[in-house]
Amino acid sequence: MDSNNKSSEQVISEMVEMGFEHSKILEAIKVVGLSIPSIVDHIFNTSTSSSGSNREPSTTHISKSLPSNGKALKKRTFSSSLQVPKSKTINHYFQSSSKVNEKNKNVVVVDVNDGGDDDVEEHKESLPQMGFDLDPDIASDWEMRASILLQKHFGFSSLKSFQKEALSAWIARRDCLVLAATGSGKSLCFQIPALLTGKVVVVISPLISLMHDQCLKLTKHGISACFLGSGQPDNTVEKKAMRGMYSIVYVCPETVLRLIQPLQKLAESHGIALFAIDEVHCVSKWGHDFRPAYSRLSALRENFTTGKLKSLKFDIPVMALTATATKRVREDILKSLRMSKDTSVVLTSFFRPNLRFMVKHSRTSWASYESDFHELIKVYGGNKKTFASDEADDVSICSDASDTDSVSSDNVDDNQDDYDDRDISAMHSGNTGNHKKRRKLTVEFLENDVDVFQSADDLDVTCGEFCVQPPPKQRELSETVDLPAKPEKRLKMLKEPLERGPTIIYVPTRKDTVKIAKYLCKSGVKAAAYNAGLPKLHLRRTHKEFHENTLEVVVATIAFGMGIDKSNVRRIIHYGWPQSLEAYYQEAGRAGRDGKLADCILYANLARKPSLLPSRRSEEMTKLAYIMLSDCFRYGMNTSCCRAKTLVEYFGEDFSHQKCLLCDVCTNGPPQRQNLKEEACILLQTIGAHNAHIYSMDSSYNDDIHFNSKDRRLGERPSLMTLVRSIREQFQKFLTTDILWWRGLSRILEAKGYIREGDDK
Ligand SMILES: Nc1ncnc2c1ncn2[C@@H]1O[C@H](COP(=O)(O)OP(=O)(O)OP(=O)(O)O)[C@@H](O)[C@H]1O
Ligand SMILES: [Mg+2]
Repeated sequence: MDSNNKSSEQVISEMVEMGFEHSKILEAIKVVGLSIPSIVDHIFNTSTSSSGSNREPSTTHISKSLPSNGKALKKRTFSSSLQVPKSKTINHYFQSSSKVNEKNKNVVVVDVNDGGDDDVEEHKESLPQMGFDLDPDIASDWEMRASILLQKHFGFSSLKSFQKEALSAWIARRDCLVLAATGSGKSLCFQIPALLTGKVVVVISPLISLMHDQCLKLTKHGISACFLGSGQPDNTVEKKAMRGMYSIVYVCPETVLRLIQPLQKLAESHGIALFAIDEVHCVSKWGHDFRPAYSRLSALRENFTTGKLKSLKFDIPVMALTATATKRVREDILKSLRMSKDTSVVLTSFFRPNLRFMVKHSRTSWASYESDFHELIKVYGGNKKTFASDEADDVSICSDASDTDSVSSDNVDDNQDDYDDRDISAMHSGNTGNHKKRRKLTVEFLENDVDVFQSADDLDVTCGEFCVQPPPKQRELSETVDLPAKPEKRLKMLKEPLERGPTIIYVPTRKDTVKIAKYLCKSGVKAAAYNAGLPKLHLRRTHKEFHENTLEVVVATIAFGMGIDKSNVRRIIHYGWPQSLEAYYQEAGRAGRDGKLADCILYANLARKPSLLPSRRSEEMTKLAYIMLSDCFRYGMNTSCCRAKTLVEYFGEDFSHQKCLLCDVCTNGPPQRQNLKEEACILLQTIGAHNAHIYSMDSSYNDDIHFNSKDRRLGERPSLMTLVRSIREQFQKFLTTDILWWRGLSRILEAKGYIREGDDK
């Protein structure tokens, strides 16, 4: 044992993490024992001739990196016990240690914070060429090294197979597209390369809150990370990052485009191991969170090649990752990012075998809360009592009525159910004094009322600091998420009651978050509202209580979203139509990350077509948004096909399990078959007759129940209501039939390809 009482294994693993070669560490230990500084010294002194791959530059290189006048760099002295800070990479070591002086046991630590750009140049000249040049030793035994690092930093025993595949592609210096289910562990695919090489990994991520979360988590795991961009309060961080002082640098797409040149310098001086583009579906207009800046990220592929940077030996690989990409989105990603021709596509099943999907019809209004939330209230042992909406005043938006961040219920107008076709009252936290005043519905106003994220610093409250990490042994349980659950296992799962654990209720508008949270609180459930319009203090507190399991239910807009990685969420309820199946599946995917049974319930008004939430969209984007919305509607209306199958097939996967056995369709069975040939023929004939004088051979219609035949303009398609009226007039036996019934039939005919709804809806 050395003076720090470290075992040889600990010393080896620390030094492997710093980037030293395993064989050289062993060799040095034999000569100088277990003192890390002595080992470092020994390695340096015995490898001064290193020139090729040069992962361990000699001391000469280090001293040369110091400016001769010493002005730009400050020097500090530390005691020997601090010589090699825990979990620093070799490059940190180079940067922070100018000299290891065994004699007086002091280390000179160089503070590079206040150096100018010149320092970077100097650094570049002095350090050996360090493009993405993987030591042949690392390439050969990277799996063993990765396992050591995985165990050390994250407490996991092994990499999942898709993680190995993605890392193999990176080792082979190939671009890689990783498509893996929510919560499967995509982050490790880009975190391990930083640990293995000691070079920087640049991660492009869409939201500041997400970046912040990930940095906090990594710091807890002993990995240095930072995020850059408008949300970064410390203006020295960017310079430090461009000098390679952080292993992992998170950056939003807008910022990375601004930093191309400094990053090129970094690539040539310190080395960049990988560009990772997380949530890469944002590249595509067909994705659910399209961000224009993402589509300009091809700049990464173009500017970090051997052609552009002469000192690189290989193009810096790009790894793109997402949990929700249809075939079309995947094609868009490869094309738009100009990923190389031999890009590896790592595709795991999108199927989450422990998620139980259900759809329930509900008006999703105040009147339906009692029946819809009855079960939930029972689960949390609340005291259900009925009360009129106007009794609901003065309830905090948080479970704790003494919450100082609370928003008065005066902000809420309980009588307004359908925000989309009426005026709604002002209910933002800043509008408490104005609650009686009604505002006319305008897109601008509603934009403020729903949460949409279109830039990095939207929704910028983070949760990373509250994520409690269970001890390693328990953490291995989460690997079960990766296992293809056998049918018997799923059936057994079904017999067991759902464990008690937190619930997230997703609602479309900010107003709904407060209304429902209030209702649940009044019913004795520990619930809180969460939307981007609420005070930051309240949002922080909600994250904290949610992660500490003191809150039972969070009622949220999409603001409570990406980055939520809590293992025991038992229920994700969508109360109102989501805007796309991509968004739905991603949000639902926050349930059951521990591999145990979890419910994903969609409550939606099946009698009414969903509306698009307001947002600034081009005409083209509006069309795409309608198509995605109608896919959601179809998912909700479906009663004959397993829900998990519908979802994974939507993402282009062949569902190999036939059915999930858990969802409402699998458990209730498809509805009884009926012969509706006569009704189908009548509907087709009626559509044909109405369209005959407008479009020959056209079989399209508009499913818009508000569309009155009297208002119909020449050349417009008939509405479903017009068609049904016409059928009722012609056929006595259909006089009392319901519009809903005909809508159901029209959906079936549409699914079979006989008719189609107007292109613009
Ligand atoms: N090899 C592994 N063994 C066990 N657990 C793992 C492994 N890799 C990752 N995990 C755990 O899986 C969980 C989810 O990881 P991560 O956040 O990377 O998921 P993700 O795929 O990025 O999800 P999302 O699509 O929601 O962003 C984390 O708690 C992580 O620690
Ligand atoms: Mg992720």
